[in-house]
Amino acid sequence: MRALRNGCFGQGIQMVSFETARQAAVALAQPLYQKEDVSLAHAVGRILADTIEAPRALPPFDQAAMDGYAIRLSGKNGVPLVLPISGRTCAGDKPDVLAPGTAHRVMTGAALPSGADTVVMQEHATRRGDLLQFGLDVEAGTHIRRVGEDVKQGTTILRPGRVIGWTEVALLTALGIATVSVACPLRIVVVVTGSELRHAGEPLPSGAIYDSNGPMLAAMLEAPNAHVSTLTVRDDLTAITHALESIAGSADLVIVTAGMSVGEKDHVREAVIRAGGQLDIVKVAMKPGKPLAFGTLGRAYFVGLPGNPQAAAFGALAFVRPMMKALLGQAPATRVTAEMSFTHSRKPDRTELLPVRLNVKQGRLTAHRSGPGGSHRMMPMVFADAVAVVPGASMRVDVGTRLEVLPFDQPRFEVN
Ligand SMILES: Nc1nc2c(c(=O)[nH]1)N[C@H]1C(S)=C(S)[C@@H](COP(=O)(O)OP(=O)(O)OC[C@H]3O[C@@H](n4cnc5c(N)ncnc54)[C@H](O)[C@@H]3O)O[C@H]1N2
Ligand code: MOO
Repeated sequence: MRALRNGCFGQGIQMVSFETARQAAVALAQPLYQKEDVSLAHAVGRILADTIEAPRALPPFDQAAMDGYAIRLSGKNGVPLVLPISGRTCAGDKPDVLAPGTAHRVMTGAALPSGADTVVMQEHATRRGDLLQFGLDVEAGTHIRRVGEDVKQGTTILRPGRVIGWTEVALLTALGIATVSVACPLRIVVVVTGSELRHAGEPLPSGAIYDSNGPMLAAMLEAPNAHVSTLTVRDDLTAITHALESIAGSADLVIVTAGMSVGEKDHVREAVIRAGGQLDIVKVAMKPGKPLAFGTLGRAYFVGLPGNPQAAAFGALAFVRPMMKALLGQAPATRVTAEMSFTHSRKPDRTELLPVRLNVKQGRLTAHRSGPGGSHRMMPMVFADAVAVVPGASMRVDVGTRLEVLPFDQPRFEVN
């Protein structure tokens, strides 16, 4: 897509569809492929950078799966057995040998004595001194965990892009892996613009408001794979330009909030160009969030989010989140759909993003409208946990209409 340069922001600037803009944003964001080694203890939530092959098998040796007695049953099927007890192996003991014609005491996790082919649970045998008696129903080959039946040595167990959670920690440590190579965290800088803004806790002059977009975006985007820092700048072209120049070299992703529209104090797009950046898209057919722009700023990627809180939040969910995944080398998130539980009439227009509350009703993921419209409102977001994407061409939403939803927190399982 052709990048826009200085002087392209006047009337009639091309507005692209929400879908086109989403695809362009993900296509723009190329994986950074920067990796570092971390100990597994610090790897939770990080993204695997390399393929991992099993350095050993799991289980690592044939094991008893029950507390009981290891015996050799082959050749003696159906015959009640009375055997002398000849030895004992506990979990952690060196593997032993089954003396022919005997039963060998084993504990769960113990190496199966060589020569044994069956473990009998102790509840299914009667011990009389050093003799053991079994019933007729002892089944050959039971209660043994075979070497490699869970993981074969040398097989690929995890691939790049996988997020390390507790299941991965369990698997990797079981294989003796203590250090993994993971994607370096993204360096995100949120530049909050607006001369009206004060920080929470400061006195508030009349006409001023507290900055909520900066803390909101930091809270939304900060993660094991993304470190967010925030910078506040007044509505001044030179100040914004200098701020962008100063961070361009040390950030992977620069996000600016407010100053994106056409007012006299909206300088961000001009500042990006002055700071040596390029804008691929400067207007998206979406509501809220029309004056959303993205492109590059030196080696960093740039996203400009409109100032209204819902526009900033939903723009981040729809554009920044997928771009972050792409930069980290992850596959796009599975698209989630839900059934709407409300009606909403509209004339075909921009794609509309509606805050919704999700729940599972009679086994189906259902979305309830949260609050009245208005991209300045906070309360609809607080009572929501996703936004529903109403396509630009739709006339209306009916009860039962299935739409894509962008969950505030992405589930690990599929909910299509
Ligand atoms: N003539 C037109 N006016 C506007 C248009 C338009 O197309 N033509 N678009 C409207 C839309 S849609 C939006 S969204 C806003 C976007 O405006 P900006 O990105 O330029 O942002 P501002 O005007 O600076 O601020 C908008 C609104 O948000 C408040 N704000 C800003 N920053 C923060 C923050 N960090 N925390 C909380 N609230 C913030 C700001 O005070 C304003 O109330 O433009 C419309 N106008
Ligand atoms: O993008 Mo604006 O948020 O419609 O107000």
